[in-house]
Parts: sequence; C-alpha cells; structure tokens
Amino acid sequence: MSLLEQTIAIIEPPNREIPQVTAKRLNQVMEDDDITLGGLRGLLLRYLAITGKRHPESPEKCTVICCGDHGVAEEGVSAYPPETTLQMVRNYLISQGAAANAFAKYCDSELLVVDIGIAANAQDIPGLIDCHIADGTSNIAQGPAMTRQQAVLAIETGIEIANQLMDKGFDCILPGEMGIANTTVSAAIVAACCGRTAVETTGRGTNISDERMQKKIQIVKQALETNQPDGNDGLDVLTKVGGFEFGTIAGIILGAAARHGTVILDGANTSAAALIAQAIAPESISYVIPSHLSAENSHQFALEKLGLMPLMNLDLKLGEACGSSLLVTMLEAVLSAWDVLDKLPQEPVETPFHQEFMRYTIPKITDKTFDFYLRTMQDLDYESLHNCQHRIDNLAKPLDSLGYLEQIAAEIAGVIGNDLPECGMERALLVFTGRQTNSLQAQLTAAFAQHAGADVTMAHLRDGLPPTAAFDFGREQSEYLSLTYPLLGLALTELDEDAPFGTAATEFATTLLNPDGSLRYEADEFLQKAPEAYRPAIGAIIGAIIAAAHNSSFILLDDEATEIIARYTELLCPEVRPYILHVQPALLQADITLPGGIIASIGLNITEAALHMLNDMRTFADTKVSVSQDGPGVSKQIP
Ligand SMILES: O=C(O)c1ccc[n+]([C@@H]2O[C@H](COP(=O)([O-])O)[C@@H](O)[C@H]2O)c1
Ligand SMILES: Cc1cc2nc[nH]c2cc1C
Repeated sequence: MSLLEQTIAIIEPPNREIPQVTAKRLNQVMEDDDITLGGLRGLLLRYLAITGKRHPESPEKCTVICCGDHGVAEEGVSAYPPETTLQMVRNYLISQGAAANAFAKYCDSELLVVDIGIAANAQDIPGLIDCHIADGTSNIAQGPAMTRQQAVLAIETGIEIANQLMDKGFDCILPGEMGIANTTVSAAIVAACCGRTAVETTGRGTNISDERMQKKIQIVKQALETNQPDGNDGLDVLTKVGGFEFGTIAGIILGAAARHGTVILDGANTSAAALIAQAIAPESISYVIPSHLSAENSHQFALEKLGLMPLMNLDLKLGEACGSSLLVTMLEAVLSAWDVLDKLPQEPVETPFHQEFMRYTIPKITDKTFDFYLRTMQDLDYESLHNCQHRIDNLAKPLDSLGYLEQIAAEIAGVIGNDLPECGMERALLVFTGRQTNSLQAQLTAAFAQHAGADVTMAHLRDGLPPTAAFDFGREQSEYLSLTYPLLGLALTELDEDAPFGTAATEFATTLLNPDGSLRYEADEFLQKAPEAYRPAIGAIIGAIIAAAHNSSFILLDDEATEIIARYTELLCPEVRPYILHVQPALLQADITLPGGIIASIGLNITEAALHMLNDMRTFADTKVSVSQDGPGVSKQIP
C-alpha cells in the first residue's frame, strides 16, 4: 500500500463520548440555555472530540507555509509578478518580516516554510524545507497543472510533514501558503468541487483591478473547460486545476487526521485544499477547524461544502495563517475557561478583581457637565493615524489584505497619538454589575480576562438613584482607568436578580431595537424608553464611554447590551465613534450571549494581533519584495 492509501485506511471518526459528556456538564454548570458560550462551545466540543481528552493540554502549534508557483501566472491574473513567491520565502526566513512571522509570534507557534514547487532555485535560503517537486505547475488554462504522480507526491509530502510534526509532539497544525496566482487555482478547485461557476468563485486575490478581474474569470472558466476536472475525485481535481501547495495542505489534513491531530484552516486557499482532502477521505474533515471567512469569493462555497462555520469575519485576504492564529488563541481561552468550569463548585479559582462601589450620594450633574465633556472631546491624532496607515500599506502584503486588523491598528494610532502603538499595551476590563457577582460568571470573566492579560474592575451599581448618579459613577471609574490603560473593555453583568447571568441583552434588544436590528428611538429619548431597572447600567456605560474617549483610551465593547448602549451613545455623541471597537457581531460571529467581558477579552486578543502585524511586519523596501503592479496598491506601495 502507498503512504496515501495507508493513511486513508487508518482515519477514524473522532471521539464521540467526550463531547457528549462535556456538553452535559456544560449544561449542568451553566444552567441557563439562553446564556451561552455560543460558537465557543462548538469550538471546544470539536477540539475535545479530536483530542479524545476531557482536559487536553494546551495545543502544541506549528504554522507550516507551503510555497509553490503556478504556470497560470503567465496569464496576468495577479497584481504581483511571479517572482514575488520567492521574494516572500526570503522574507519568511531571512528578513522575518511577513505576516506569517508576525502571527506565528502572536500565537506562539513554531514556523516552518516548505518549498513544494517554487519556480526558482531556492536552495540558498536558510531553513527552507526542500520538498521541491517541479519549478511551478503548468498553465491550467492550457492543460493539466501536473501529472497524477506529482499530485500523489504533493499529498504524500503533506502526510510526511504531518507525521514528522506529530512525532515531535506538535498536535495542532496551522497550514498557510504562498504562491502568486494561486487564487485563480483555488477558484477553479472550488468551482469543480462545489459545482459552482467561475463567476461565482473568482475573487480579487492580491487586490486586482476590475479589468484584471474580468480576465481572471475568463481564465478560470477556460481552465475548467479545458481540463474538465471531476469534483468527486480529489486527485483528478488536484492534477488538472491544482497547485502543489494545495496538495501538500490536503496531505497535512489527511496525515493529521490519521494521527488524531488538529488542523486549523485559514482562508480560501487552505479551504480549497481541504475540499481535496474531503473528496479523498471525507472523515478527515472532522479533524479540521475553521477560523475566519476570507473576502475571497470562493471561500463561502468551500466552507459550506466542508460543513464548517467560521467564527470570524475580519475581511482578510491573505494566506499566511493569520486567521487561524487568531482562532487558536480563542481556542486556548475557551479551553482554560472549561478547565475552570469543570472544577466548580468545589475548586473555584481566585478572582483577583478590583472592587468599586457606587456611593449613595447624588452628584451634582447637569447638562453642563455633559456639554463640557462633549465640547472638550479631543480630536483623533490624524497625523499619527495617517502615518500608521502609510506604514500598514507598505508592509509586505497585498494592499488591504489584513482587512479590519489594519483599521484597528491605524485607529489605535490615532486614538493614542502614536504612529507605532506597541504590542502588549496595558489593558483592563471595567465590568458594571448590579448585584453580588455570581461565582460562575466571575470565574468565566476571570478566565477570559486572564487569557487576554486584562486587569478587571468590578464596579457595583446601586438602584434607587437617578441615572445621572450612574452616569457619574461610570465616568469616574472609566476616567481613572483610562489614565493607566490605553485599552479598555466595557461590560455589564448580573443586572437581574432572578436570572443568574441576567437577561439584559434580550430585554435591551426587544425594547430598544426595531425587529430589523436598527435603533428604535432618537438619542435623547432612549433613556426614558429603556426598562427602568436597566437605567443605572445604561447611565454607567454612557458615562464610561464618554470619559474613556475623552481620555484617549481605545474602547472594546462586550455583549449585545453594551453594544446597544454604545450605538445610542454614538448617536448622542458622534465624536466617540472612532474610539470604539464593536467586537460582536462586527468581527466575531459567535453568538456569545454570556456577558461579563468575555467578548471584550476576545476583542483584546484581536487587537493584540493587529498590533503584532504593525510592529513585527516589515515593509516592501526593507524586505525587497516587489510592490503591486495593478489595482489600488499601485499608487500606495513604495518599492
Ligand atoms: O487564502 C485566501 O483567502 C487568500 C485570499 C487572497 C489572497 N491570498 C494570497 O494571495 C496570493 C495569491 O493571490 P493572486 O492574486 O496572486 O492569485 C497567495 O500567495 C495567497 O496566499 C490568499
Ligand atoms: C503579493 C503577496 C502575496 C501574498 N500572499 C500571501 N502573502 C503574500 C504577500 C505578498 C506581498
């Protein structure tokens, strides 16, 4: 039997009992079905099924960037010249200033770079793993990409990589790829495997112009017509319209699945590779975890066919394991929360929160106080923002390819007035609570905050005072914290006596939003329309937002209740808008309904990734990578 056949033969379904008992235990401890970890619960159960352990060790991660060239590049389907593949490989291993380097560092993953078919002699590059099959594939618009033997070799190389990594103790692989023109290839693979047209699956790749996009669609169409790949035969698809790196990633998935290892998918290209693995051995996909939805058109179809739901949409268009690096930190957070939950109530962990209590006195607050804040609100430092954006545009990646992460980094530069905000900035969660905090909620808040490196202040609200008192309490707490913490998560919890986690978000949504999700009231009337019991919470969050923005802190929002209050605050005071990061559902589509700072903590992790991009990546000029020759990158990237 060949290595491929042997591997397919031993892939078995993942463990079924562990996720079942875990789900039962979660239901038992969390009590309330309405208030859930949402998509984090599915992520946890899937990972436990893969590992077959109730409490696995933290994942041992390895990022593997598979690099190959594509004959179809000669059709002019990319914004960058073909030699960019080799230049980026030098960047990974010599300059070490690529997104792959920054994100591996961010999530503490080992980084490997594999030559599976670069169209150049790359042997002088230190550390490059030589699995070279050929100098690039043949042009798929003219005929098959490779021979069937080469396709098997590409896949078996991936299996061997997975085996070697598992032997060394790695159990979580984050595949990535680099290959100019390979989004033309993935568009063809997805069209073949998902029964879609070239128009549906072709995307902008490295951010190409409208004109080139039309050309690219025609080339994908031609590749499909010329080769007639059979979508049910993974090897046929790979041979005819594939690329070497797609075969290697498919092999990594098969090899990891055979050894009960995890593979976290990144964008459209790794998902196209997963379609090939699925066609060869459907069960292998049980060992795969999705991360984000790429902006590349083919991705949604691939994920649908794979039966996978991503938890994030960050508008990423890059193949260097960026989204998977973010997902793995979310996985680690939920694993540590699960460790804590499963030991309750016998062994609670410490919750080292700073406690603050609202006074009984009524502060002298008038409209003038409010006006003072609004009149003296600082403008963003637009010079820092623009300088930061200029650096981001010139980091060695296609223009805008890191999507919302780019926006977050530039916005923070503007908020704190520094062209290059550093990694590891001080961060805190300010959580307003309506009563003595329920111990389970406190344990969850502590677990997620600790993972995000955030200090926590529990700020206790009191009933029976006018909303101005709560406004002043929120203002005061936030003003104090924002002196020390440039990153500040704002959250609510425990507002309702009867429900252990509170039902605030649902009630906020039903009373303050229209059925289509838009805001129901004008800014100045919403406080009167809000349920009486929640007015202190609303006042406190408004006060906290305005004071944090006033003191130039970057604000991260939490559950739907804080989201709604923030949206009204933005109506009331549009100046606060650029200071606020909306986390769920803007970036995170996980339907987490637990309040108490869990979503804000994930927002802090996303922010940290954006800062790693900004600090650890290097520019085109530094790394000698070719700049864009087409599309919006032409006017912005400097060689
Ligand atoms: O995987 C994705 O979602 C993805 C989306 C857009 C671009 N890419 C990266 O962009 C490169 C291919 O783009 P192109 O335009 O040359 O086909 C390749 O090196 C990929 O890693 C990757
Ligand atoms: C052009 C280009 C394409 C890429 N694909 C993945 N990383 C990349 C980086 C650059 C610079």
